Amino acid sequence: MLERLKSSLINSPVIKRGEYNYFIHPISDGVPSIDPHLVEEIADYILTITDMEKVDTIVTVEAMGIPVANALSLKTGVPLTIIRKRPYYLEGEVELSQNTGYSKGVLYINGLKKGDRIIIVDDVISTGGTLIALVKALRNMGVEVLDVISVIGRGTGYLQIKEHGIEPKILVTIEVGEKGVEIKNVFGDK
Ligand SMILES: O=P(O)(O)OC[C@H]1O[C@H](OP(=O)(O)OP(=O)(O)O)[C@H](O)[C@@H]1O
Ligand SMILES: Nc1nc2[nH]cnc2c(=O)[nH]1
Repeated sequence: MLERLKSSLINSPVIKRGEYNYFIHPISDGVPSIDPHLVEEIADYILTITDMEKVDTIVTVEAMGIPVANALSLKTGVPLTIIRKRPYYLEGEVELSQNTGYSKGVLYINGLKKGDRIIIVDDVISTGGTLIALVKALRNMGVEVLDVISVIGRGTGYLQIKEHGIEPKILVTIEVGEKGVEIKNVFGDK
């Protein structure tokens, strides 16, 4: 299960971004290139653990949630909305702050409204900062978040996300050290 994802993660290089050990992987960085079979393996697996029947929109965050979220959209016919890092000044646009372990920024929500039922799909959850802020903003808008899925979870920092009533589905959980990536858990394994 998720064999391509696991083996590619184990082979990921790690660089320093300040004090942060940042792993580099096709799904989370787009480099050196994204194997479509890897994306398909991930999308097919997500479809086995997610009820898409009630989902109006798949929501992802620019940039690297897009490949997997787009594959899900193509496979299901459910539209995709991308939370962007720049404003469009459209009516109803909602702005939120993004804080990750190595960056700060602003995200902009467009295309969603009260009553929409959505799932969030992202590539990595690390501190949980991005997803906590996003889920709060969506709930304030009256958007119903049915599921939160991240392909990769790193460390344990994101576990505080549960205090916000969010139970993310993390496909593969890893630890990232200076020397490399270690797999800690795979969704569905005991
Ligand atoms: O749990 P957190 O600490 O918030 O980190 C997770 C976020 O970090 C990455 O985004 P990033 O802003 O690096 O953008 P990218 O997708 O453009 O690489 C990733 O796509 C998540 O959105
Ligand atoms: N590629 C990549 N994306 C991240 N998003 C949050 N942490 C990381 C990381 O270590 N590597």
